[in-house]
Amino acid sequence: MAQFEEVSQKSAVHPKPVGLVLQYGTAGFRTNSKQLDHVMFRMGLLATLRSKKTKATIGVMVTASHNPEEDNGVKLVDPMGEMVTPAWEVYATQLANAEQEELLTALKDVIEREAISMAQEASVFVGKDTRPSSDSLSQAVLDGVHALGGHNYGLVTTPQLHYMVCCQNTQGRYGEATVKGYYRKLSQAFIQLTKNVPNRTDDQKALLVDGANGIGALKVCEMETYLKNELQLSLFNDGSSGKLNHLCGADYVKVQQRAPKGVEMTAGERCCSYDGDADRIVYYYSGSAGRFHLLDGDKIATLISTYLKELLTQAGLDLQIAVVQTAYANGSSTQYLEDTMKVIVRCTKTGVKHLHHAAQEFDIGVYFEANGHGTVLFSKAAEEKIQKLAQDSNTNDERRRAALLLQNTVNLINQTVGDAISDMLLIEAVLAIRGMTVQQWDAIYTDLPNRQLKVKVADRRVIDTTDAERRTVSPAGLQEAIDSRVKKYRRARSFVRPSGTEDVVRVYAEADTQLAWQCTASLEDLMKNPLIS
Ligand SMILES: CC(=O)N[C@H]1[C@@H](OP(=O)(O)O)O[C@H](CO)[C@@H](O)[C@@H]1O
Ligand SMILES: [Mg+2]
Repeated sequence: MAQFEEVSQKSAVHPKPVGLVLQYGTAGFRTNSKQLDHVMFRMGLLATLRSKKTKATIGVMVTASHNPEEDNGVKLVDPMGEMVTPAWEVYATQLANAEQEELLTALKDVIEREAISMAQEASVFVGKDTRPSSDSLSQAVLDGVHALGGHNYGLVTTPQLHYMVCCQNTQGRYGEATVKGYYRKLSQAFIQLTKNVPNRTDDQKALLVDGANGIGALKVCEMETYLKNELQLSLFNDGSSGKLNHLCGADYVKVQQRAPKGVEMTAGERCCSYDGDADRIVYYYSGSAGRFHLLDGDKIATLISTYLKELLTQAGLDLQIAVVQTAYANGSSTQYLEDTMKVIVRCTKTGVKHLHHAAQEFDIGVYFEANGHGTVLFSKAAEEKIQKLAQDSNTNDERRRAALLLQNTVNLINQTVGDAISDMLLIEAVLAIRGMTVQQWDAIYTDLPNRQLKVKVADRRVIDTTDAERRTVSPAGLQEAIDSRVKKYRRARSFVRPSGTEDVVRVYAEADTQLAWQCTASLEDLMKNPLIS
């Protein structure tokens, strides 16, 4: 077939380095950008097949999120804006690792196994972040998609791409499949939510944003006019001079537990940081004596779920709400959610796809990774109940008001994936509606001191985990060794797991005093033990 000849010819322009093996990990392929040209081309091919198979638009995002500027990556987005289904992750790995002469066979194998009709039209949306390598790599994706109906969106945040894929596949029911449509939908919802808040001062409207020198900075600037001064942003690390994610951005702030470089914050001011592709956000402020206070994904989940629960009560709607976390969630947050808020809490493996999936099981599923990646999912039934009540003129004012707030909240949230811009607007709206300062939000519960480290080991794959990654099952004896170290500290909890995005083992520990530092250090030592290396 002519199509396959074209694949052959074009793949020669994007040759695979012999013997290079890469894995579709937690968030797609991710490594140094120099190793990715052939992977991009092949993901263009695979996205085209996935589109033919699902008869829907598929997304491809070129980004390495919070990783260093020299890295890059690629991930596929399924029709409803969610991460690609696991079976196709396997195909992705097979295609990426097929040697040059095996590529056609690998491709035909997918076509056969999935019974794909090659006559079916395909549509692929391609997006990229601001990394220097993203230009040529997204071009390689487009070469793979070639004449099969690809649409190149150019520079977009990861969540904007997910959003537009979902809009396209719902024939516009989720919104208009353009960046402008995204700005309009979110800003209208934000303005509706905040317009009746009494006495909102300029201080309450002001927010400092660290754009991580990435795509989020560009896009939030574009959006500002739509917000009509209802939010006054001061943007730092806007990409005009600094390096992407370097000493700034959500991951740096969360892991280092300190303010990013380049943000001029004064005591008590509300600040937030995006990551390199703007699908994560964390908040922070500088307290008395310059002490740094971090409000991470756990604090965000708590704020949002408290707000939603209160509205559900006011609206008299009987909808089940749950919060989904990972092992990295601070023990204090879990305790607060379960014991004080009395909401259901679930723990899943690391990686948004796991949290997203678990959140889908509830009427309202709030999911956040501690690092600030998360969103809220509303079931179809929940959305319908909210809508019906908001339109019911026979109901009393309090119920109606709560239902209208819920309705606009649904519109403000990007349900396809965690979204720094959408989450920021939601948090700002919630703080305004509840008349809360960032300090009051912070005081909801107190984090247990905690620490996260990366340790390089010979082969991280020797570590196998269970119980949502909270315990290790191999190598034999490792969990016992961890337990014996952890029991020396009060309220301590600790675990190790192989990263799905980097060649490291991650070590986490928390304890009710700063001894969490000692505990992580002792586990770091353990990783250098013959058990692992
Ligand atoms: C502890 C941590 O922050 N892990 C991150 C990181 O995964 P690892 O599998 O830990 O490398 O990258 C993922 C993708 O961005 C993100 O979903 C996840 O939360
Ligand atoms: Mg990211």
